[in-house]
Amino acid sequence: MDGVVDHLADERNKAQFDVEEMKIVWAGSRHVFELSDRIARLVASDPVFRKDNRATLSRKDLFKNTLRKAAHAWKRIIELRLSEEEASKLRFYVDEAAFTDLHWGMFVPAIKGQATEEQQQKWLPLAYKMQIIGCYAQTELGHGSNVQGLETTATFDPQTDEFDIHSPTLTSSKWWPGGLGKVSTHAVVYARLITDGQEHGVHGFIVQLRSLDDHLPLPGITIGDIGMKFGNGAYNTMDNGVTRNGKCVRSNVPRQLIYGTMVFVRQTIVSDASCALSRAVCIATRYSAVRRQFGSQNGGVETQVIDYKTQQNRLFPLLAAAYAFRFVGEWLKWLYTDVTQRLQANDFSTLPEAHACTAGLKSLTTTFTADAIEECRKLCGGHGYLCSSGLPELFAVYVPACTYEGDNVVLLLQVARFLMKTVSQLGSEKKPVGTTAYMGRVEHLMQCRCSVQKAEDWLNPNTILEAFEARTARMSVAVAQKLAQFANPEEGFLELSPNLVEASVAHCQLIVVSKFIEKLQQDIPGKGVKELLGMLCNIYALNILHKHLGDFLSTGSITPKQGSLANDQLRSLYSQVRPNAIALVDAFNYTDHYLGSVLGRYDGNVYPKLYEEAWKDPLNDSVVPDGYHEYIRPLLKNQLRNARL
Ligand SMILES: CCCCCCCCCCCCCCCCCCCCCC(=O)SCCNC(=O)CCNC(=O)[C@H](O)C(C)(C)COP(=O)(O)OP(=O)(O)OC[C@H]1O[C@@H](n2cnc3c(N)ncnc32)[C@H](O)[C@@H]1OP(=O)(O)O
Ligand SMILES: Cc1cc2nc3c(=O)[nH]c(=O)nc-3n(C[C@H](O)[C@H](O)[C@H](O)COP(=O)(O)OP(=O)(O)OC[C@H]3O[C@@H](n4cnc5c(N)ncnc54)[C@H](O)[C@@H]3O)c2cc1C
Repeated sequence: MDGVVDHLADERNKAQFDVEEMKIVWAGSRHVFELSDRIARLVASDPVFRKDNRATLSRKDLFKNTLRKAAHAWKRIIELRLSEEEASKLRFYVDEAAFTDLHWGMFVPAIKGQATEEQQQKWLPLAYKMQIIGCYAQTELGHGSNVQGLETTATFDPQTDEFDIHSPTLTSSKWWPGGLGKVSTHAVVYARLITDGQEHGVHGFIVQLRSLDDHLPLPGITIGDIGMKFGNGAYNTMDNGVTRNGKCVRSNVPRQLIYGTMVFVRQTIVSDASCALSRAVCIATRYSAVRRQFGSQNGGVETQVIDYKTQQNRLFPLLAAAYAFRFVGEWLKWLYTDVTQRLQANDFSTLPEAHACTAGLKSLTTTFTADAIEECRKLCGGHGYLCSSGLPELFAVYVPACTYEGDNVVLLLQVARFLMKTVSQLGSEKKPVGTTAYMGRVEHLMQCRCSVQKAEDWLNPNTILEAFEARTARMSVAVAQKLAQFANPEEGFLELSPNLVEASVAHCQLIVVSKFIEKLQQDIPGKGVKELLGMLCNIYALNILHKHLGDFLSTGSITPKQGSLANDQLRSLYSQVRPNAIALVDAFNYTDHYLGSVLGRYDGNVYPKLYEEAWKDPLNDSVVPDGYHEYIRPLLKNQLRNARL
């Protein structure tokens, strides 16, 4: 910031906590903080990684530019001998969806998690050196959510010792796989295995798609891109593919591991949610401190919009959620590592919980984040609608996270099955553990009364936790009782699916709240850091309580008076967070390059830069626009009647 005026300096001086220590908490450790900081600067200073022109490039130019960036990223990774951790940070700060995400994020994990030792030895060295490029081809034109409904077949031919991969219908074309359209040379293709005329369910097969010499599709394979997607730039940097037919290499997968790749990716998507959310919140918070409207007295300055209680009521719960998702993401990573180690030792006991947690939290965090990015756009008023705010593109890139890797409602229904199973086993030998341990106290939770009498009582973490546990337990038991009235349970499940989804959401919110509270029980150094995190935890929980008051009241978990006291407490928490707001978003340590937003600039110098950005638009290349002579001048001169348009 040498020689640059910091328009947010006053805001930064107000902070009541140690921002540098908060940066470490946000990053997860000092090591990760230093590594991220170094890689973020490396990316920001490299002109190849420029991204401010994405919205104005044609699809072809955009795509070619992405290929250039991916190749350059790989070159830098080799030249600088970056570790896996550093390389993945580099990908993060380059901030552009590309085929490499699917290669590293799904193709390699699918082989690691599902292929035999022999197959791994053959394919992994090639994939690690990027001598082959892979994608994950599961979804078809006709089926995405219903994996068991996939139509592509893999028929074993004992004569040739080969599998014949066949898409017999239009609807069995593989449709959506990222990287498939234009780049991938190989794919893990999911197909129904057939041997001796017998079907054995859906399995993954490694298929070569394109020649490694001239990139042409191999005989029998038709392949292309599925077309433009939502938003300019945005996810259009990615080639999402369609393909039909093919012969292939082989695979042999243990039944329980088929879904393993999805569990892994859902876990990474939860961590990613806190990144996208914090980025939008950082932009909206800084801009809200810069922007002033109304309230000027005697010719003095107007009110910063961040000082309006409505703005705080919309913004601070999002800020709190960014921190909440960060910590639940950390915990989920631990859970995933733990379940992976167990699976290697043939212990499948914790897989159902890992599946329910990754599915539910993926759904909860992505739905919230997509809505929150749009809310941040509105929090920035008209300027939020400009591409230079960074918010439209962030929304367009982010919003498919609600659909890919499992539609969010379909995933909540998986959580509901797990919850209903847990309720049905209450009272049996099998005690609920982990994230459902609270169900073990169901008798108490069904009749306990919330003890809150004054607003400050809501600051007690045990009070919050019990209210959330009572709400979830009562909702789950109520829907389980309704289910029991159906002669056919599957019919009941379909009929009651809206209630089941609501119970699942309550369960997932409880997990996030309880993991935030657990985080606060750790030793967290730094002046005021723990206090501020405590406030954010309370804001996250009490805001949910306020938004879902219907659940809490209808289950009798709290009284209307207690609901109103929670709201009073929320307002008071907003006032306490207010002076710390800018410092709390500074703790994300985002570079201006990564934020990609004029409104979110670190120095708050918004207006001159907005003005500068506007002049860069290609429309401003000429003063008189193209088309003037054909369409505007004749209009003005009333000559249109005879003109041929
Ligand atoms: C440049 C340099 C770089 C350097 C390096 C840099 C590195 C960079 C790295 C970058 C990284 C970027 C990250 C990637 C980016 C992502 C991008 C987005 C990609 C998006 C990809 C996709 O979009 S890819 C397709 C995903 N498509 C689904 O997601 C389908 C959903 N649909 C289902 O998932 C099933 O269809 C559904 C519904 C469960 C029903 O499954 P079903 O039909 O079998 O029926 P049931 O419900 O009966 O389930 C039967 C029993 O299986 C149990 N179970 C079910 N699932 C289970 C599971 N997962 N784990 C365990 N158990 C599971 C269940 O609990 C039952 O258990 P039980 O019998 O005991 O009750
Ligand atoms: C950007 C993007 C990238 C993708 N990348 C890949 C990839 O790399 N590889 C790959 O294989 N796939 C990929 N996909 C596909 C993705 O995984 C699927 O689109 C996703 O799993 C949802 O499936 P669907 O499209 O069949 O939705 P559908 O299931 O058809 O959903 C339509 C509607 O039906 C509802 N619905 C469906 N089933 C139920 C039910 N049982 N109960 C209640 N409601 C239900 C859903 O909630 C939704 O509202 C990608 C998709 C996108 C958007």
